[in-house]
Amino acid sequence: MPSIKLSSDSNITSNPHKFLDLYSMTELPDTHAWTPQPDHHECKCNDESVPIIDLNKENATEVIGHACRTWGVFQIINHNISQKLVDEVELAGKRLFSLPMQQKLRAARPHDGISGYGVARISSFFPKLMWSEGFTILGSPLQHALQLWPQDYHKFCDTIEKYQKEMKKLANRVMWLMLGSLGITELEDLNWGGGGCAALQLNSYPACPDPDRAMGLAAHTDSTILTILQQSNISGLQVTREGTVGWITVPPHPGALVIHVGDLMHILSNGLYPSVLHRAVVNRTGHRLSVAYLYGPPSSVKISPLTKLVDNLHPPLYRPITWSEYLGTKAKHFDKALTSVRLCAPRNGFVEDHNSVKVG
Ligand SMILES: C=C1C[C@]23C[C@@]1(O)CC[C@H]2[C@@]12CCC[C@@](C)(C(=O)O1)[C@H]2[C@@H]3C(=O)O
Ligand SMILES: O=C(O)CCC(=O)C(=O)O
Ligand SMILES: [Fe+2]
Repeated sequence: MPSIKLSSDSNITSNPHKFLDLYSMTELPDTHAWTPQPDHHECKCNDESVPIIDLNKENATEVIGHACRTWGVFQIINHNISQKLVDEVELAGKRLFSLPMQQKLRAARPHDGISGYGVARISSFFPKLMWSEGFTILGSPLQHALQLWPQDYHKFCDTIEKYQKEMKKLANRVMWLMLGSLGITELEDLNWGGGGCAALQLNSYPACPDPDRAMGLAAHTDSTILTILQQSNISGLQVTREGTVGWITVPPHPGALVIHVGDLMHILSNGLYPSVLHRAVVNRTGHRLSVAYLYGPPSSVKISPLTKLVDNLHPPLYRPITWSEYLGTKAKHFDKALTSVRLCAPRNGFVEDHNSVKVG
């Protein structure tokens, strides 16, 4: 699998205080206490819900196009991923996160690396730490599995490899449905050779003694073309929507997978499909797990607004950029990353991208 390179993040192994064992905490430590927001859990004032789209329906392309324009997020059913595989991956994640901290730290993400065990890498942009731990897998899971289970690594590897293979097919299918809804149907419009590149992110959110003052994963957009997210049957994912105040919960729907429009699709579509701002909140009683398949282009392919979407009236809004370069930009500018690759101000006169993250 092609690799993604990223500029360094903070040296996590030299910051042992970041590796509190959240599972044993009976009180929220000050390091993890966020200022409570009135809208912390969700906006009770609207009854809109994220669309659930049946991929077997004939109108799937149009419905996906509408969801991408108006939500940036939707759930899919009839996606051909077996529930058995989804359950197996969830179990593999639970097995991993329930290991003793010392064992997980054997696979700690190095300070200049992307893959391995660690705190949310966006932590450095926030004054408080998040109530979660993560594990990122790029390509083969073998090296990490050997670090975690020297004798018994096969089971984890088999499950993860099977899941990566199935997710790659699904991500490619959903991407082409999105592109189809923009009128892009030919391969020459997207010259990717052997297909995309991906990272698999396992997220664990232990039950929290003070969930109203804690944050599972702070508001962000994904730097991807699209993300496929499976969430355990405990709710926690929230999204924002243009024209709506506050956060909207994406309730776990049996058998459904969540799709996020990412920043690179935002660029490809010349802003027609804006990436979705989302976050994860935690709860007092349940341990929540989510698995994100972060799908993007091969690392050396430059992404720019699709030529069919650009003309004199619709000039390209973003400069060409590879996924690796964009991840570097995101690591530096975080919520200002899209704005930083923007060529000209939007026609409505606002300079900021609509999804600029409100930090805090
Ligand atoms: C390919 C990637 C996208 C990601 C950074 C990474 O290098 C690997 C993990 C990804 C993730 C998952 C949780 C949220 C996120 C913002 C983060 O901090 O790590 C995303 C990154 C991203 O989409 O920018
Ligand atoms: O846990 C969730 O629901 C969200 C995870 C997420 O946003 C991510 O991994 O990028
Ligand atoms: Fe995300």
